[in-house]
Amino acid sequence: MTSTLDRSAAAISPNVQPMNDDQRTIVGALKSFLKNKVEPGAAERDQTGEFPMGIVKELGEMGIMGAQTPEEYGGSALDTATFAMIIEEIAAVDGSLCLTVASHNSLCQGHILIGGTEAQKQKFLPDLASAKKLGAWGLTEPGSGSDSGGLQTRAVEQADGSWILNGSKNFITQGSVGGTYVVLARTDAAREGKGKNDGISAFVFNRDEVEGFSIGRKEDKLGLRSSDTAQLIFEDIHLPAEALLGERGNAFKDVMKVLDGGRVGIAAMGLGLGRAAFEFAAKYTLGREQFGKPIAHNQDISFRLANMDTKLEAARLLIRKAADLKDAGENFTTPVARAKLFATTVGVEACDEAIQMLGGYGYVKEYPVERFWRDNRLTRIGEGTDEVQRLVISRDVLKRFAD
Ligand SMILES: CC(C)(COP(=O)(O)OP(=O)(O)OC[C@H]1O[C@@H](n2cnc3c(N)ncnc32)[C@H](O)[C@@H]1OP(=O)(O)O)[C@@H](O)C(=O)NCCC(=O)NCCSC(=O)C1=CCCCC1
Repeated sequence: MTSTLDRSAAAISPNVQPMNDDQRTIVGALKSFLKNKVEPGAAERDQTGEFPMGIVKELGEMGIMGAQTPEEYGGSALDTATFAMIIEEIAAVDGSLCLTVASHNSLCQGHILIGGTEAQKQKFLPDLASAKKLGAWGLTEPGSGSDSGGLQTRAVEQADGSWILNGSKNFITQGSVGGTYVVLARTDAAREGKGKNDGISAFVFNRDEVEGFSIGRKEDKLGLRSSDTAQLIFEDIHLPAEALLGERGNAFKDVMKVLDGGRVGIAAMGLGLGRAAFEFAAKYTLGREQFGKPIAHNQDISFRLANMDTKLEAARLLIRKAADLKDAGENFTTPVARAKLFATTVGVEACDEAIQMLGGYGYVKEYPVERFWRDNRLTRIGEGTDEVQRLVISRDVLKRFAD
């Protein structure tokens, strides 16, 4: 790892999961940064919606914005388990920042790493890994969410091999603050017998190198309010032949691989926000006295805490399994679907339980648990809803038992 991440910083208390020395140092340094630079403004940014560009640039200097990108392209080349630990820690402090980091790493850079030529990797990755440019990934459209193969954005090839891109994208993270965009578009009709997901291609370009690109509505969200979510509009954008990312007409499979990788991050985000709520509730209930004793000493509360603790730990292990399979080059589609479904379910549940334990204090903005709940609610929707994860898992289950 060649980044400037401060490995000399004293390791902070170990996480629940076993960490090697490198992980302890990386997570320890990150935790100090989060405590000193991120936590103090997180609640205010939730109110103002201000995008923390300065913090993101500092994370770039620390090697966090190119966490899994190979060193030859300026990244930190961390394994996926370490990436998940990083995401969990950021989520536990600031969900909005976490989504920015997770999507910038896994989606835009993830797709370039999966489908890119050597020239594309050299052109785009160093600026993304250093956070000189932020990455956005355009798949979702007004009419195509879970059914991602139903997209309508079109790219038409010109006589000289260049492309003209038209259409729009919805709910794009880093949509308005992005510098580099990966966009999915239909380039060809689906071939006979191949299904509607055939004929889709990916393109990568820098915003400052094209004309006809504009930002539509910026979304006013329930949570994750200081992450940037916007609509993208493409009007006759002229892209060079070299903008084609991966094989023409065959991008759907790369999209699925990108999403598999991204789901590790969103699972870890759900876990991190749930952990933050759990830790806050545990401390609060030990300090809050009603009927003459700390409420944590009521069995109902302590057993709820025990359930939260157990479920969060189980989520962490599912994430670890998916991460290790990914790094071993094994198929991890079902394991990561399980991890995302479970971690985000129990993460949101932990936030809800924390609100209940804090009572009225859980419902007001003076305390952070309502923000954790609002921020975490997205993890059950983004990068594949609960229902999409169940679809993926159930198809695998039925296939296993039908064979
Ligand atoms: C699971 C799904 C619903 C499946 O679809 P269908 O049934 O149409 O496709 P199907 O018949 O399953 O497959 C087609 C080909 O594709 C191969 N393949 C599938 N998975 C994979 C895989 N994992 N790896 C490699 N190949 C795969 C499959 O084998 C088939 O190939 P073949 O034609 O037989 O040669 C898929 O569409 C999906 O997942 N949607 C969720 C999108 C979704 O998650 N957005 C989220 C956008 S981003 C977002 O929401 C964000 C939110 C917050 C912040 C950041 C971003």
